[in-house]
Amino acid sequence: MTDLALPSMPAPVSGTARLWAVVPCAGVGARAVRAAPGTASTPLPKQYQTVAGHPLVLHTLAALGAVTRLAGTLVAVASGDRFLHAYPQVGFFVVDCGGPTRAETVRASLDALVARGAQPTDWVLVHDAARCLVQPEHIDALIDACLPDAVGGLLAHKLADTLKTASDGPGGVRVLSTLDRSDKWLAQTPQMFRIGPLMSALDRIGPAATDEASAMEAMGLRPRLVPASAQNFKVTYPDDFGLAEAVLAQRGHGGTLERFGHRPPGVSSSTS
Ligand SMILES: Nc1ccn([C@@H]2O[C@H](COP(=O)(O)OP(=O)(O)OP(=O)(O)O)[C@@H](O)[C@H]2O)c(=O)n1
Ligand SMILES: C[C@](O)(CO)[C@H](O)COP(=O)(O)O
Repeated sequence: MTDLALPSMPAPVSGTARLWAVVPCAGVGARAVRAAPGTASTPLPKQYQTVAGHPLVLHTLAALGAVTRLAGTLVAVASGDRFLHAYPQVGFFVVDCGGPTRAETVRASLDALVARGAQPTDWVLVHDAARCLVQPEHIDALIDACLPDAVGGLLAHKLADTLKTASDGPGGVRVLSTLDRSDKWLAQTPQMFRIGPLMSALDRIGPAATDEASAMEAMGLRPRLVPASAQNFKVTYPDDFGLAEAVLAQRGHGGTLERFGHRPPGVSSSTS
């Protein structure tokens, strides 16, 4: 396991829980590939594809970097992945502790944080590398809501569409039923919990858990939902890159990323 740009970890203020971010960045992005039938392409994982002139994950890290209450951000990449080593000057550290599933990547990241001085009573905000449109003000809202909370919580978006169950058969995919959507939310990230309880919850639920909240729920706890925005979607399918690009363009994004020393091709260092 190698570290990149490991900063000196800030010492805890006596009696004060610190806040850390963990960014699972070890997926392959299989659903993001629009491969022609019969082709065997091995494209760059989605988190490293260029969106609005920069690798997607750098937009994610810029948003986290704007949250001043975070003591540090650990980016968990796959074994041998050196992509982020091209950005040694930035304010995060990279550990190649990626596992076969997202839950395993997150669990290993928590061990890596603790090995570097984080306390089980500290908070961790787990945020998908692939959610590059998260906004610092939503992360701050999550922190404000969770700090006084006994359990923790997550950003989420109330379902806007009518929700169907379906099954696939000889006549194609057909509706089985329409569900009551009044109590349905889409889970997003960051998801913020205390490190120690989250470790225990992930150990209990196992590697198939798709988010941290479900692990806490399996412990009988009820994480808090903090409303965010539909814009905080996870880049998952091929069309999502264009959507992300459009949102970033509308926000006039790019300037925040100048501090990573990274510019779109053809843009000189004197321009922003
Ligand atoms: N073994 C894994 C799988 C996923 N992730 C990360 O978890 C986040 C959310 O997962 P998802 O969108 O499902 O990413 P992928 O697993 O890469 O996508 P796919 O399922 O389409 O292959 C991503 O930032 C991804 O890099 C990870 O760190 N380790
Ligand atoms: C954590 C998550 O982004 C919340 O919506 C989601 O569960 C990740 O799921 P995936 O199956 O790894 O895409």
